[in-house]
Amino acid sequence: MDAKVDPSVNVKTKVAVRDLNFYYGHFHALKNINLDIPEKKVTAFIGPSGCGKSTLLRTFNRMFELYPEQRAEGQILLDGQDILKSREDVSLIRARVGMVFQKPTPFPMSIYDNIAFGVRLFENLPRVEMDDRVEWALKKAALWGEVKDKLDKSGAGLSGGQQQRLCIARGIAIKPEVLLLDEPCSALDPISTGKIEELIDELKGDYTVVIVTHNMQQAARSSDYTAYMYLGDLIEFGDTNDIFMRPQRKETEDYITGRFG
Ligand SMILES: Nc1ncnc2c1ncn2[C@@H]1O[C@H](COP(=O)(O)OP(=O)(O)OP(=O)(O)O)[C@@H](O)[C@H]1O
Repeated sequence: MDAKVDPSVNVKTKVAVRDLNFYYGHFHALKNINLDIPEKKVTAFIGPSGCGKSTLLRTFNRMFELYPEQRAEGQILLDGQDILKSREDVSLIRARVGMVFQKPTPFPMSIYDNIAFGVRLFENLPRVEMDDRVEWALKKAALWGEVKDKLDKSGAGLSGGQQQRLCIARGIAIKPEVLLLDEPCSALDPISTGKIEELIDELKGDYTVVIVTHNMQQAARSSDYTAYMYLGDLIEFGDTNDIFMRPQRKETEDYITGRFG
């Protein structure tokens, strides 16, 4: 279905998905998706397990290309440029479209280097500026206070919630324009989840955030826009309040009121 941003509302589209189909071998996992992701807002993808939320998210930075049997057809326009057809080095696309995974995945190195490693791939900063960047990213990710005295210690020594905030800091340190979060809180306790949700709220002034979540309260709390998916189809997309309070489609209403299945 078509789910384009209402042009009467003053929001700019950051990522425009056009007639997107996605295949795992012969399996048709995304069916003709059309969707406009608004700039500097939080968009949530919700829907039952297996509906294609993560698949859709992973097309936004061509993560699927690591697997030869996976194939995307259609267009994904980042500021109007089709990233599926782009000849640009994929690592440059991933610098513009960063991703944080479900399970915290700190690199086996110090807290400092976890942040600096990605920055060094794209920028050649003098030490003082790199120190500033590391501090900036850790502050943005609400982790600085907890780690500032142990930046040389291993990232693996942090708690799960701290590790996930470290991964978010790593993601924002390279200053991407879009940040993709694939169920970033699923491995976290409620306190860490609360911190990540505060962080998402804080990030949206600067970044376009897209979050996949199983947790409908989280989608309702954290997002400005919500897309409901089912079996590879985009069923409904709109303002989060409308999706939760006044869904247009019966399937959406059944899902959000818990009548699904
Ligand atoms: N590597 C793969 N090979 C084959 N099929 C896959 C692969 N990954 C996902 N799929 C299938 O594609 C469909 C969409 O999966 P996807 O992981 O995108 O769903 P999801 O909505 O993110 O699910 P969940 O909420 O459980 O994470 C499912 O039917 C899934 O079984």
